[in-house]
Amino acid sequence: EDGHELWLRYRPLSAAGQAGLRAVARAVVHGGPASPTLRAAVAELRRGVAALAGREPPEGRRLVPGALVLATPEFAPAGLQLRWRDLGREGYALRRTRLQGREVTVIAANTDLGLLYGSFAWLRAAQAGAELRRLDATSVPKVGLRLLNHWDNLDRSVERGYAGASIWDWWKLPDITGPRYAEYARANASIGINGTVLNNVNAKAESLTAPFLAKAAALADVFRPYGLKVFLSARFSAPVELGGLKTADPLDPAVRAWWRAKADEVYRAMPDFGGFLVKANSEGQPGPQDYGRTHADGANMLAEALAPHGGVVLWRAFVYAHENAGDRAGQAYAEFQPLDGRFAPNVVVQVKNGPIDFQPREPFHPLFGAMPRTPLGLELQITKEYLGFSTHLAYLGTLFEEVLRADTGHGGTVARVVDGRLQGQRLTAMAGVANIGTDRNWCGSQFDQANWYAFGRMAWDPDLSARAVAEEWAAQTFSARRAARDAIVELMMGSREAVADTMTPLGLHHLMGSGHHYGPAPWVDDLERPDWNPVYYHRAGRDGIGFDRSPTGSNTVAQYAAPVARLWADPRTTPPALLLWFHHLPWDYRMPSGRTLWAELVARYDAGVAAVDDMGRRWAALRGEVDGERHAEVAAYLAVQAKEARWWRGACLGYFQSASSLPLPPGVRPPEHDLAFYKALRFPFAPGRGG
Ligand SMILES: CO[C@H]1[C@H](O)[C@@H](O)[C@H](O)O[C@@H]1C(=O)O
Repeated sequence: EDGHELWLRYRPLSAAGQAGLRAVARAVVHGGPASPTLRAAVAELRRGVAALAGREPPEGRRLVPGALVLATPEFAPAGLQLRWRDLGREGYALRRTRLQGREVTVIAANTDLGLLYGSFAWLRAAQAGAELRRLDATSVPKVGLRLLNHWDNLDRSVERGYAGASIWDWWKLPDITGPRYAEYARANASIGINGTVLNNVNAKAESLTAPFLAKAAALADVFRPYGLKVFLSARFSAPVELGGLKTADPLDPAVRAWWRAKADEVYRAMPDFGGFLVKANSEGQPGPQDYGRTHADGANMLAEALAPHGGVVLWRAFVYAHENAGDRAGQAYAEFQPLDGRFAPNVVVQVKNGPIDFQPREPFHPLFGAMPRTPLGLELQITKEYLGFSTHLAYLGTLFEEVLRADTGHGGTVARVVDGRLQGQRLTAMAGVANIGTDRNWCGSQFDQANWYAFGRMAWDPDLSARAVAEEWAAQTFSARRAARDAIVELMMGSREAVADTMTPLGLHHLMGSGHHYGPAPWVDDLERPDWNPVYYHRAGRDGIGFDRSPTGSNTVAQYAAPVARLWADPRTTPPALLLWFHHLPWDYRMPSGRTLWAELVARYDAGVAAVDDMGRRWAALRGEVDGERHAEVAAYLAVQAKEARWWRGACLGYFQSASSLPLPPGVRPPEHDLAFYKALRFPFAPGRGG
């Protein structure tokens, strides 16, 4: 099979499945003349049915029995009863019904984009083995802006990218666009992603110059039929770097005028441009605080420039600075929460998942629920910077589900804050840092495709379960056979926990080597910034281990709503999975399991190794169910993961033993090597941050 097909493989169904599908897809009927978006929907249905059922349905205008009918209010076959208003701008209805005496399937939407989304949904249902003769479903996205964030540099390196070079071939753009961009847009449309930020948040001003805007516009032209809008990361100091101004002070009239003119220029190139994403006053990026102004001052200036064109500002809340030596985890809340209500209406504050930084496990961010008068977007990381890059298998659907379902204590879950329902926000956003590159398999490994997929599906509907999404993906990507699909899903469902246990169990975080963020380095204590050192985070010593964020420590726990803060302030009521994120505890602390903390920590590292070994065995058993090429590729990665899980265990147990001076609990297998071995490990395949 071709590695380019992602989950859109449309492998032939069983004979019975084919017969069933043919009967409900005898023709694709629409109103025409077709827009490019409607053309894409029709083409997708015909291509999908042709591949799945072995016969391509003709396209037509007549309502034949067994037709698939693409209906909009302008082309609604007589007799069709629908509450169009419920479908909004992007939603769709799939309905099997009798129209003019004929049994047909209606895919209905208010817009052609809704029809495209509905067509993909119908094809998904066909592959999931749904009862296509009894379809009656409506789906409307719960989140408005469903965005990929590419951390792609203009030299085609990708910050934290593990799938080859950037797919944006800036050199050849705008003249050469090639088929890959359309494939990319099609894949995004298939899971409901409707916007993409092309360039790294560590932005170069150059990306806003006329030549680059022309290149971005060429991509926007390719993406447009698929409903995918282009956004750009903007460098805050661009007025100085590009405009020759003395300052980028957001309250300076000349600076404001520069941004207004720049926005006008961007919209001349791309009339449907989405807006700017901004990383400001974070990790050395310029921002309004350089001029004594606030994040709101900075965001509102850009918002004012974009507003006449309908654009939005996505202003990131991922901020930390070394002056804040106390507790990095608390800085975003401290800077942003007091600004609630001060942002312009077309600003979304984009909050990273995890108060620290995309760790294998963190509590949800305390800003969710705490800024009721500000649209808060959720930023997830699809690329696995801290979860083993593309070499380790970790399905992130379960991580996404965990954060979305977390109860903020402000009257609803993170999902209800993000979809705007809890606090009545109309501007809503979810962003995923992309894991896409030039690798033949797009994402660096087969299973990393599932994380792109899961992000899109869960941004459309944050209430989808990780399991349901894994089932869809596995059926489309690997096998429709029930037993094989279930085995793959089981493997996926446990995989993120396995990685958390392998690297940072019990709420430990940021034990990865600095720079690469891949292998273990709990011993590092000599980097220029305290909060780049793993020792800053684990604080292991003879007295115990963990970061005390309770009232006896940094008290960052107080940033959470009272019901949550109360629970997490006390180690007895803190879930074991978050224990050492909030508490510094003695090694002989008694865990709910009855073990001491030390014994529990050892047990978790053992569990991590065992789980990874188990994944390897389960995958081996699927030989024959999956094509040989992909089976071998995944097996090779799992072997690397098994080796590295042992490295993690050995490095962490060895180091924590030296810090605690404790012997290993009885019966525990000692690490394979002494600490010096692990300290000397290099990770040659681990790219750094890129330029
Ligand atoms: C884009 O920079 C990244 C940086 O590479 C990464 O290590 C950290 O996760 O977060 C930064 C951010 O999110 O801004």
